[in-house]
Amino acid sequence: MLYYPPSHAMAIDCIVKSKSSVPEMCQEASKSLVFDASLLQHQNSIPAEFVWPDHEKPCPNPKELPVPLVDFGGFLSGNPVAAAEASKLVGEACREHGFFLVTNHGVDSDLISNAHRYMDYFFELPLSEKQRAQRKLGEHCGYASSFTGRFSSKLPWKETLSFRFSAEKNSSHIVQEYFEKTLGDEFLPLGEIYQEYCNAMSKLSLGIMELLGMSLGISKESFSEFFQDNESIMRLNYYPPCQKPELTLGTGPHCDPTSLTILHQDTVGGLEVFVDGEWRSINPNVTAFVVNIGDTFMALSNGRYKSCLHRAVVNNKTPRKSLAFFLCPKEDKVVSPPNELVDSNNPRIYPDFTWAKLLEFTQKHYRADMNTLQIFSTWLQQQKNS
Ligand SMILES: C=C1C[C@]23C[C@H]1CC[C@H]2[C@]1(C)CCC[C@@](C)(C(=O)O)[C@H]1[C@@H]3C(=O)O
Ligand SMILES: O=C(O)CCC(=O)C(=O)O
Ligand SMILES: [Fe+2]
Repeated sequence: MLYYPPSHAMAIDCIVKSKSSVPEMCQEASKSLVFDASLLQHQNSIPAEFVWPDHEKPCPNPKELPVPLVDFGGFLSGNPVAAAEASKLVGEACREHGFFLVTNHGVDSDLISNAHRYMDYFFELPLSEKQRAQRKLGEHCGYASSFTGRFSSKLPWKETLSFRFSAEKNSSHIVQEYFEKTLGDEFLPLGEIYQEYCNAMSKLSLGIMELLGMSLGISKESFSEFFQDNESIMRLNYYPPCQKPELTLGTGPHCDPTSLTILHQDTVGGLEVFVDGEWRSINPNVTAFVVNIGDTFMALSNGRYKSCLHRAVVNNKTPRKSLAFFLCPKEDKVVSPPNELVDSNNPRIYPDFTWAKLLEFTQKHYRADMNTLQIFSTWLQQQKNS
């Protein structure tokens, strides 16, 4: 039985009372507010919906977090000593704060720079053009600008474009088809680049899953096979400059509900991780990917590794971009830890669930934060009991 401190009980109570939604996720959110950064960023005042509470506002000059640098080259070349060393580093990072950098990753640098270049092209289009890919309520794919119409307060100062990736052989063009179908033939070059980028991310994810398996003392195939046919989410984050960056957040504090995040940030900086009671910055390193585990992997590891709290701050000078590949299992796969990670000293912490159900929870019932998995576990139980 999971224990919930009173605050969680209240959140659960909200879910039960309002039959499915919690205060933050409300259908009656102000639809009139349109986030057109090209207009908003020149206004003197920031609409109240974008101003975060004092205890969540950005801190001036956060200290840098020295994140372990995992050299992936030796592992890729099949060197068992290098693989063991990389696995040890990954394990240490995941036991501490869940973030590490991966270098010598084998992903073509031209592919990465093209992926960034095409982000500039897309997000600099007129809002009406971008809204042709408008995310529908309850859907995780599409274009979203600060989630107006989805949340009623603490709106993130960002625009996003999210789309599906599938590692299944019969879905090898799913990304290209999305761009062509949603935005038109002239967007085929973007579709090709992001298809290639997601293929590379999927391959890198499976290698990292081998290192994670080794670091937990189970077979290196255990997790990589689980994600072989992954149905993942690719998200392009675009953070326009904000005239009052001390009042807003690009992405609020959260743990990723997904399994593994492979993030490439540009040279601007703004990613922060909450470690030992304070926000610490992860400084840009364009030759490396920033990797962190999410809630679904925390459940898969039976809580051995923690999904970590992080956020993104904005600035008043230049747009910031990040490409986030969210590794997710095939939607109907049951998320359940390997037997080796469950024993009398390590009883089960989370119930079995499917990623489809957790995704539905974050898209229709609950704004992902630092408590998502706990609240989801109770919501799931209540669904089963009703
Ligand atoms: C499954 C997902 C939901 C979010 C995108 C992916 C993984 C991260 C999640 C998110 C970024 C966590 C913070 C809140 C959120 C609403 C956001 O700011 O975008 C989350 C994404 C989402 O629900 O769209
Ligand atoms: O843009 C960033 O640096 C972080 C974004 C993030 O955490 C997310 O999209 O889940
Ligand atoms: Fe995140």
